[in-house]
This record gives sequence, C-alpha cells and structure tokens, in this order.
Amino acid sequence: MIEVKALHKSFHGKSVVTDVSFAVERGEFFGIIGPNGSGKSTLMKMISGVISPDGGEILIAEKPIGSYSRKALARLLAVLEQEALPPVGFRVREVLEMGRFPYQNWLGEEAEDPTPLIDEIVGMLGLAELEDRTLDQLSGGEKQRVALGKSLVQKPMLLLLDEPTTYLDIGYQIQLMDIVRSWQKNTQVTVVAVLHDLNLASLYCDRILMVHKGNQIRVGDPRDILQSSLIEQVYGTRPIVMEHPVHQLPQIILQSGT
Ligand SMILES: Nc1ncnc2c1ncn2[C@@H]1O[C@H](COP(=O)(O)OP(=O)(O)OP(=O)(O)O)[C@@H](O)[C@H]1O
Repeated sequence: MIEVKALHKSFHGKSVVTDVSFAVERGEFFGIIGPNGSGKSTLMKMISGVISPDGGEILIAEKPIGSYSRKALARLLAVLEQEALPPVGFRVREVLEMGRFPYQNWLGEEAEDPTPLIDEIVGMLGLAELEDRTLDQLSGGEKQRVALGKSLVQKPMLLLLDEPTTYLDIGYQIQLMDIVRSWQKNTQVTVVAVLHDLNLASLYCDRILMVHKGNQIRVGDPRDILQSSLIEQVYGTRPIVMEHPVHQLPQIILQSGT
C-alpha cells in the first residue's frame, strides 16, 4: 500500500528525516514512535503529500504520491489531526458532511446518498447528541472524535493518524483505538499512526517504526521494538518491560530517576 524509499527532508539546512525506508501492506496497522522532535510528523506530512521530500520516493498504491491530483489523494487517504478541523462556527454534522468532499461534483452532489454512512459513523463514535453543536461547544476529546469521524466519512484506503489519542482520557483512548481497529477489520483500511504511548503502540500495531533524530532505528513487531535497552538508547530513560498478562504483548513500566 505504501512504499517509502530513502526519504530525506531538511529544514534550513538541518536534516530532520534521514534515509528512512519502509513498506506498509494493505490492511496493516503500522505505528511510528520516537521522542519529541524526531521527525514523526514531518514523515507523516510527506506521506500525506502536504510537504515534499528533498530526496527519496513515496509510492501509494504503487504510484508516486506526486502523480495524484488533490481530490484523488483525498479519496485515497485521510489524515486525522485536530488542526485539520474547520473553523469553530461549523456544526458537527456539517463537519462530517465535509468529509464527503472528495466524492462530490462541482455542485456538491455525489452519486450515492452518504446519509447512511454518516449516520453509521455518528452512532459508532457516540456523536448523536453532539451533532447540532458547533465545534467551539466541544471539549478537546469530543473534537478528536469528530476529527476521526470526518476521516472515516472519507472512506479512505489509507488512514493517517497523527497522535490520535492526544486530549483523550484512558477510556476514550482505548475506545478510539478499538473503533479504528474494528473499522479496519471491516474495510481493510491501512492505518499509519504516530503514537507517543508505547503501550498503546504495542497493543494495536502489527509493526512499528522507531525513529530518533530523523534516523530510522528499527522496524519490527512490538516485541522487536519494546526492549528496555533500545528504549533507553532512544528516549534516555530505561523502563521495565513486561508481558501483558492478557494480550501477551510487551508493556513498559516507567521508573522514576530518583
Ligand atoms: N516547517 C518547519 N520548519 C523548520 N523546522 C521544522 C519544521 N517542521 C518541523 N521542524 C523541525 O523538525 C524537527 C522534527 O519535527 P517533527 O514535528 O517532525 O517531530 P515529531 O517527532 O513529530 O515531534 P513531536 O513528538 O514533538 O510532535 C524538529 O526539530 C522541528 O523543530
């Protein structure tokens, strides 16, 4: 679904992404982790076509990302980031309807009525009682659910999530990740997610890319990546790594420095 080859990006002469290469299969849940400022968002912006790399290549569905028109790219991929929400005056339902833009003609009409799809997503994300509210009347967590809804309404083949659980309490973090995973099972969407929470990354990702200072450290399954020595090398703190008693996946426990 995605092939990233020898990607490079610099800002003002400073290299921010250096020689990153990986491939993501259709239907895979792929995580990107790394400390603050390690180039994760820059990588996501290149994969979504928002910024161009200085070197290397990105293929999506076997074609260079630059060969897609803006609308074709919007039918192919959706990006979840809170900043992508429209100005605050819009109502939740209107925001979700905007997600259908890539399928509309110049009159704002589309071949099939999107109402059943939007209703399904409203129900799944528990947005029914918020539908008529404007965005300024929502909490950070509610806005995050609306942003996810707008991405899903797009029915993308590729869903890019940049720190999707920011602003969410633990209950909503799990709820959001579960919704994405069950949606993925139903639609075979490919998910690429930047995650700060290594335990969530371990529970939900098939494979994880770890980056540090713009460099690719390792790509592997959660067991390959969540190792205390590797985490210490990259994050500068050595956690205890244990197996989750139910899911049999690695989980980290932080240790205080004193
Ligand atoms: N438009 C830009 N101009 C100049 N420098 C930039 C720009 N965008 C990002 N950077 C720099 O590139 C580096 C990587 O930033 P990026 O946002 O990709 O990191 P990140 O891993 O997503 O960080 P975080 O976890 O803190 O969100 C940082 O040093 C940042 O200051």
